[in-house]
Amino acid sequence: MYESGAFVAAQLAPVTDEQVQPNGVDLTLDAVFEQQNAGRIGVEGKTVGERRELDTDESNCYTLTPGGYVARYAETIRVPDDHVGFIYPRSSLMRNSCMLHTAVWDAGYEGRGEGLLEVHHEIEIERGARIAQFVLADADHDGTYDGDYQRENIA
Ligand SMILES: O=c1ccn([C@H]2C[C@H](O)[C@@H](COP(=O)(O)OP(=O)(O)OP(=O)(O)O)O2)c(=O)[nH]1
Repeated sequence: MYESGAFVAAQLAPVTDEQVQPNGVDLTLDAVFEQQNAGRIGVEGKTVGERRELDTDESNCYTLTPGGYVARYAETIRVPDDHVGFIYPRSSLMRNSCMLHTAVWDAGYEGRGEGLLEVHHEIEIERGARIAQFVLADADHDGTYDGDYQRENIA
């Protein structure tokens, strides 16, 4: 069962009332990156390719041409025990021919995560705009997250 937006809001910060939705919480855009060289997914181990952070224009806006980008969310999330998290795109993003993809957000993970932003038609996105919705579902789990991305992007 998915938790309510109020429950999800209690697991992340900063959050405003405007972000809290009936079934989840909208996440905002902190930064956009373009990958520069190949990463590697091995049988053992992995590397993430180098990336370049894109600049905004004078009105704090990214203008993104079609392609794949990595978006970093502004909110720090902690996935509580007995839960698993997923991201959905904000529907207005999808209606503008763009998509945000999710991997599994494990119980015990804490950090400011990232997602693949797929742009199929040029779009302008302001830094700080709501782009995604984070949801939490009840879940059994074996242990808690202890991987390389634990506490990523936390100052
Ligand atoms: O769309 C997503 C999904 C997950 N995460 C965060 C939360 C999750 O708990 C963590 C690690 O994800 P995963 O376990 O899939 O990473 P991995 O590639 O298996 O690496 P590692 O084994 O080092 O964790 O990344 C994101 O930032 N974005």
